Amino acid sequence: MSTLTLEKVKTIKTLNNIAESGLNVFQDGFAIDNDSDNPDAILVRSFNMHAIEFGNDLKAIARAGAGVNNIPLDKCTEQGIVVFNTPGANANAVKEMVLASMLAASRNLFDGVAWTKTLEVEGEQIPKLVEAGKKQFVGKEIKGKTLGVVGLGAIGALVANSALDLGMDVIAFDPFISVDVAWNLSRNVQRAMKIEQLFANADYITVHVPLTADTKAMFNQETFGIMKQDVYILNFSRGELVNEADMELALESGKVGKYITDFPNEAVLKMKNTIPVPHLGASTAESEENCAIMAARQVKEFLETGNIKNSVNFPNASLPYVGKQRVAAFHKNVPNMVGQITSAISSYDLNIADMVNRSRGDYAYTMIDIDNEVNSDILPSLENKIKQIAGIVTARII
Ligand SMILES: NC(=O)c1ccc[n+]([C@@H]2O[C@H](COP(=O)([O-])OP(=O)(O)OC[C@H]3O[C@@H](n4cnc5c(N)ncnc54)[C@H](O)[C@@H]3O)[C@@H](O)[C@H]2O)c1
Ligand SMILES: O=C(O)CC[C@@H](O)C(=O)O
Repeated sequence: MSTLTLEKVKTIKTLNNIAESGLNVFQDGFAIDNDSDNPDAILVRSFNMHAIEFGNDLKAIARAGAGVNNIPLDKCTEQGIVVFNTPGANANAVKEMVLASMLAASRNLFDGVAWTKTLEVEGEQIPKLVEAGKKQFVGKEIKGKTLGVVGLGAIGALVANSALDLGMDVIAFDPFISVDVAWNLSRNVQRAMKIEQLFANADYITVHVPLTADTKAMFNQETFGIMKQDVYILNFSRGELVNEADMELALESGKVGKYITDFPNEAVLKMKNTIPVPHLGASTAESEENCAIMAARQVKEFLETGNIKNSVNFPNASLPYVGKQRVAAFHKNVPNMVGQITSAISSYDLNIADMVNRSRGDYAYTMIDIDNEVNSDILPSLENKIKQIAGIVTARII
């Protein structure tokens, strides 16, 4: 059982390289300790956390990035651990990588450069060989071609708008598009009502969806069958979105002309016509800073005030923090939880100044600000009393 954390230095552990500017968010009252086996919060990028045991003090995990498939979300929710990500913070980096790869693949740039570097002649021989050999690498222009964008979130929407600027036609599919994205999307992006419509019409397809049970292997023999011959597929989302055995056959037959992927593995490296990129989509100084700072600020605010912004497993909830005592409780989303928490507070003759209660699926989060000056002697006993309520997952007094 955790104890009151008000006076305790809060420990932050990182499982991947996190930009210094993000770590600098943690100043007084925080310590970065990568050897800790019981931190208050973890900052992570792609490290696979599925086999990790969590310590009792762990309250938050922040993914400095978008995809959270490396984090056991259900286990975190059951243990009252908030998981954050950093929506949009690396979207521009990925957009630029998608455009760069699409252009480079279309112009056979990687093969051409690799071939040039193999030339072992000297002096005037080099330009001669270059002029004679360049016909092997004749490419095609993207202008006037159709790009299919699967997933119009932070990245997909940027890619769609930029592809229009490059003279492409764009068709996109996203059954869950957000209002914010819709406001920022060019009206010239055609909406596919079914993904099959996109697959049937695109010369290039780029995918920007999370890896979930629904999206796993969405590129497979059946969907390749709908696509145009020689389609180029760009995957900067997750390797598992593609059935690799089917991709190998599609590349062999020429149905897929090129597969550009940020997720190389042994199978991918054995396939023909792949462009394996070493997971560089978000690897820019700017993106790493954006993600680290956003992740760190979200964790810091949550540990200090209980406010939750950009969680992927708990509801977002905020109350202006005025420095008085705050009860923050995760609990089952069942009747009378708020009533029981407020009864526990009033049993100590304490008055309530403000409160918020938000639910998400089977769980909910309640923050209650206490109006009185509270004698610190009673805080452990109040915290324990709240923790005893059936349905409470975790509770803190901040
Ligand atoms: N290569 C990299 O370095 C890198 C960097 C950032 C993100 N990513 C990957 O890209 C993914 C997308 O990132 P984002 O920032 O755009 O996320 P996002 O959450 O902003 O957008 C995802 C979009 O996918 C849509 N979607 C979900 N299921 C769908 C489906 N079945 N069909 C069509 N659309 C669907 C959602 O409605 C949402 O609009 C991440 O989940 C992550 O896996 C990779
Ligand atoms: O941290 C990275 O470099 C990759 C991040 C990316 O895969 C993401 O999902 O945001």
